[in-house]
Amino acid sequence: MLEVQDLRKRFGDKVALDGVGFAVQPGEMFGFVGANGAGKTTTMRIVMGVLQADSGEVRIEGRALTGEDRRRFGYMPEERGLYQKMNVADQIEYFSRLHGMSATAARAATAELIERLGLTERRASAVEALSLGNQQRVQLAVALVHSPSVLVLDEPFSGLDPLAVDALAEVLKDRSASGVPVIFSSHQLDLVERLCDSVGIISAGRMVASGPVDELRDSEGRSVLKVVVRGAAPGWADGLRGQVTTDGGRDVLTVEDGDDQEILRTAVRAGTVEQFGRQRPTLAEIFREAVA
Ligand SMILES: Nc1ncnc2c1ncn2[C@@H]1O[C@H](COP(=O)(O)OP(=O)(O)OP(=O)(O)O)[C@@H](O)[C@H]1O
Repeated sequence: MLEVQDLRKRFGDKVALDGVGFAVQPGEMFGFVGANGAGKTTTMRIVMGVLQADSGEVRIEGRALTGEDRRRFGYMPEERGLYQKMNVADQIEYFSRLHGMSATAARAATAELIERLGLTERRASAVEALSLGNQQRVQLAVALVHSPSVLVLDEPFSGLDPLAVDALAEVLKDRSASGVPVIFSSHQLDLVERLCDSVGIISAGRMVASGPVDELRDSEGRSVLKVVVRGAAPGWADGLRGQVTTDGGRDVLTVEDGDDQEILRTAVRAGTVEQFGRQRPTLAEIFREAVA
């Protein structure tokens, strides 16, 4: 398990991190979300040892992280760094050799990632000749090629087209299923909701919510009742404490609390009920509430 404990960091007067903590289990995919400037990159840099925390600790398997541990991590930094003139295959292979892989293993791992990340046709191109999205794929291959023990990825999905997003999501799911803790930051909350087991929401350097995505979405008082009614007379829902909007000639009533069965009876009397059920909030809704 990778544990981030009570990290604090200032830059001059600016408090960037004010007690950030979370844990990522082996085999767990952890989505790190927060507004611009919230502290995600700073946290990940501290995890990777690129920055020193003022206080707090990063632990693995119950002990403080060492440089040796970090060398086995895979990291995609915010400031991307590739050799512009080197071709794609040579580049990925070069980084895998830096991580101590044999030439044969490096070649095999490079070939696999080139194929999985959709770079086959560009394998002989220099990085500088690639589109930004393809450069990003190479950067990801470099972070993944040495079969890291932990993955720390700063906005790995930004700038990727939907096919590349799917390809990367599959690779990350495979790595996580093989027992690797995966942390990635993203502003694409639908993607985080779909992919991650757990999330941490950071706001102004503090964790404002964290835990399994399902638990956050299921927690009490968070679901809303949604009723879609066709052909109801205006004002039919006036006695219910909810909001009515119209969508394609139907009334859509959302109610946060109330007697579900009573609401259903009222809706049935008013018109044709096309939909009735409780809806869990999306991660995007939880995020907005948490950082408000
Ligand atoms: N080297 C630095 N010197 C001064 N301030 C810094 C430095 N690095 C980060 N900060 C400040 O610390 C805060 C957290 O920044 P950080 O880059 O960690 O946010 P983030 O959540 O990654 O944002 P984004 O989503 O925009 O990438 C910001 O206010 C930022 O301006």
